[in-house]
Amino acid sequence: MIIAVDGPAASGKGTIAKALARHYNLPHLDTGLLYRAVAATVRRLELDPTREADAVAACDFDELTLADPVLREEEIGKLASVVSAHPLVRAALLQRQKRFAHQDGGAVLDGRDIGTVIAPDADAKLFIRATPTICARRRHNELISHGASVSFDQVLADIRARDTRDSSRSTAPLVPANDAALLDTSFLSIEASIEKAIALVEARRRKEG
Ligand SMILES: Nc1ncnc2c1ncn2[C@@H]1O[C@H](COP(=O)(O)OP(=O)(O)O)[C@@H](O)[C@H]1O
Ligand SMILES: Nc1ccn([C@@H]2O[C@H](COP(=O)(O)OP(=O)(O)O)[C@@H](O)[C@H]2O)c(=O)n1
Repeated sequence: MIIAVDGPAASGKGTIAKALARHYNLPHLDTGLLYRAVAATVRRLELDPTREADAVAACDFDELTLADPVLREEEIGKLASVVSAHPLVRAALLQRQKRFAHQDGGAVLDGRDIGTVIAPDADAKLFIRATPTICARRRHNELISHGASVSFDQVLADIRARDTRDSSRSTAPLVPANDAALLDTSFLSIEASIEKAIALVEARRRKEG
């Protein structure tokens, strides 16, 4: 079974995708980490994220980068959103994600274009959302708990700018697939949102079967 989980920044898609992977005993890929690794490599090599050729060169990143705590920085999230808008960057990371999604036994992937581009054939597609203020509050708490000093207003502005850029790019924009089930987690606890996500996947499976 392939499960696609998409949604804007800090909506809770990673939390839900990890929980679904545990529940169904499937491997999980956080595809945002790939774009964050490109961004971190661009920054380390002092390349220009707005130049497509520079960003493509950074797609050949060292695998160890994927475990680097710098990937969590909001600055890296912002840079990831800049590099991810280049069509050739998306093309360079495409096969890796498609292979992961279509491995024997299935997988859970979360990102922006899983249900639309990486696995349009997914058995279940969820589009997670929450209000920008709630997403920003969650991300702010997360950043503070990891020792960052950043204001709530800055996080909210960053998230809004990133979601706007991700939704308006021409290649693989952040948009729900036509057949995605929408899950608004604004007023749901983590536990409740996971329960709801499992129920939505089960409903899709029953419909397919
Ligand atoms: N329903 C929820 N209620 C409260 N906090 C949540 C909820 N879902 C996720 N979180 C928290 O919000 C932060 C962002 O969640 P995450 O799953 O990483 O979002 P995303 O993958 O969409 O960026 C994390 O600290 C997570 O623990
Ligand atoms: N499948 C994906 C995943 C991430 N991304 C890009 O990578 C950035 C960081 O993604 P992420 O999932 O790590 O971000 P958060 O939602 O965790 O804040 C996003 O803002 C997108 O620009 C993408 O374009 N396509």
